[in-house]
Amino acid sequence: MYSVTIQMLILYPIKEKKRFIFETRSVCPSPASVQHRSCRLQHITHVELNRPEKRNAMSRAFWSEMVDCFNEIAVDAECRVVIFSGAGKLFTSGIDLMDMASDILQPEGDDQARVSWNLRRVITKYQETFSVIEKCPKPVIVAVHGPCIGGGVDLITACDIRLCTQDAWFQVKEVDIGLAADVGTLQRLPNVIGSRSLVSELALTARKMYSDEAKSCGLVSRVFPDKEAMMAGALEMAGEIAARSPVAVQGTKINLVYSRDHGVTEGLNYMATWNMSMLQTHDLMKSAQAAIEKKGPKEVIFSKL
Ligand SMILES: CCC/C=C/C=C/C(=O)SCCNC(=O)CCNC(=O)[C@H](O)C(C)(C)COP(=O)(O)OP(=O)(O)OC[C@H]1O[C@@H](n2cnc3c(N)ncnc32)[C@H](O)[C@@H]1OP(=O)(O)O
Repeated sequence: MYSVTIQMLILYPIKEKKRFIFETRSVCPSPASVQHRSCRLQHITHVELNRPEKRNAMSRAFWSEMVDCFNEIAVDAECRVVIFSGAGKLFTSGIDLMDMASDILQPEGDDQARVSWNLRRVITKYQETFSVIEKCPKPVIVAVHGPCIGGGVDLITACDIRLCTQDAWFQVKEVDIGLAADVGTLQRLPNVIGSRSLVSELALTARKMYSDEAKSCGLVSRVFPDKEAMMAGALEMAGEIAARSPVAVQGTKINLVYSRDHGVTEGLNYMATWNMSMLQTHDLMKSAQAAIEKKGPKEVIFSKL
């Protein structure tokens, strides 16, 4: 059983009705914790947490497989957008509490300095598991159903677009297990929801935040009645993104992430340097021509990137 899978989606239009068939492949040796599936026609890749029997708890394998998975997606010219979701009853229960005991509570080293150094290496490695999502130039839409606990919040705050179901809830649970969240939540959540007071409240009390509040504070942009509706909504949104110029889409993600971490002047400077190359793409002329001819982006064919 893979615990993360990557899939490329194959879209067959069957009489008016769209039917989606997924081709599954794994980037990691079995057992893997992430699997992805992709669609050559649609350029949509689906990454799924695939350890439902353990509520998609983030096992030791997960922390490295995510890095392999997103590094592969980053250079896959067929992929233009990613949908990330969880298999089974809920999105994720966070770090695997069993694995944590051996990895974090018993770090190796002959003295305190070496123990600390090794622990620092483990924390940095864990941080990279979610930073790869942000470093990947393809936009990532995350679709959350049910609980999203601890490491799950670290994960979703590194994604570009967050959707959830009505029954979703979010919990920055780290203080409950005796640690300050150290793999992204404290750094990214304040940028996502704006209110530092609310971030502090959530991180210091570990209270659950339900979908209605998640929507009103901006953690998610859309709430769907159930998982089926959410996945359909995510696919539709992904289709809209994938239909547009990959030069424009990837440049937009990269510059949004850069500007979040820099001032307006630096951001504009970076943008000018970026676009002095990217404005020379054929995609610009093709898109402009299509707009003049009143054609939609889906009628334009862009080359791979
Ligand atoms: C450097 C470190 C950086 C990372 C830090 C991250 C920190 C965190 O993520 S803190 C959060 C830790 N997670 C939790 O405290 C959640 C624990 N789980 C639950 O509260 C419940 O399982 C949950 C509400 C998610 C679901 O409840 P449900 O009744 O649906 O399922 P269960 O019967 O409880 O569980 C089914 C089997 O899954 C195993 N399991 C669930 N969560 C975890 C987990 N986090 N780690 C390991 N295993 C987990 C559970 O033991 C059951 O297994 P089995 O008994 O073998 O069937």
